[in-house]
Amino acid sequence: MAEVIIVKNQDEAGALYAKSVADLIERKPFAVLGLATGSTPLVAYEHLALEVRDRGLDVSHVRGFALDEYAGLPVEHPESYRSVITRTVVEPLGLDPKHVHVPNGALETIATAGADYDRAIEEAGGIDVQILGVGTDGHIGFNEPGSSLASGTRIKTLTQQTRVDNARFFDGDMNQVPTHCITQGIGTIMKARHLVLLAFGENKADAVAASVEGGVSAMCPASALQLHPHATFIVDEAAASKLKLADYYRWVYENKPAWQGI
Ligand SMILES: N[C@@H]1[C@@H](O)[C@H](O)[C@@H](COP(=O)(O)O)O[C@@H]1O
Repeated sequence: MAEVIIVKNQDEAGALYAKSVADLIERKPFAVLGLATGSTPLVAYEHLALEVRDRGLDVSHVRGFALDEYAGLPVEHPESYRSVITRTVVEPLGLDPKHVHVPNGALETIATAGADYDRAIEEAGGIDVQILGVGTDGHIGFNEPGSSLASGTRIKTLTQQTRVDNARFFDGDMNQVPTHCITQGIGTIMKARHLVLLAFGENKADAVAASVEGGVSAMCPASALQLHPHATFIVDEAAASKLKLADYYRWVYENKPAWQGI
């Protein structure tokens, strides 16, 4: 069973992630972080930046790999995931930009960019901790429902729903949202040694319930986390509202030995 931690608010979630990652960097200066975009992880990066500052951590050797990128969107575009990761992770944490990778969405090379990316992750020693958000339809990265649970990084077509959801970053106009993307596959994500999925708010409640307590199915990509040996869901009360075993998860967490971490 994946671990489910039900928190009071987003700050508590961000602090749990930040402590875990800061501890990792302390014992492993060459840590490899899996990074995600979306609004959900922002609070986690903010808390991590504070931990890094307060503990005086040296992050000059930390490597990062983002989950995904839009296809055909110039990297200089403010909403390219390269730009978003630079703004929300690289700069606030003070990471070395040359150690932080984002899949290459350039159309000319996209056919081979996925395999190159998976190789780069392997050469870096694999991802230590991958942060994840979840789409309202259960997607992780940009692996939409129906994606192979064994997939590697590759080009994918975005669903209309995801384009509607993401139109808010493109002047509210879904026609400006690219139709395609390159995303780490579910198989790639599953190779990370620790997966931390964050979800906040009522509109994530169905996706969280399906991911944690539904059957493992390509129709809900995040349900693949049930097969991972170290997956942690950190959710607020609203996102947890449809979990049948919520009281049990609370009981387990309250009785967890303090030294265990997440
Ligand atoms: N590719 C990203 C996902 O990685 C993210 O999890 C999802 C949810 O975004 P948010 O966290 O803003 O709800 O949005 C996008 O589709």
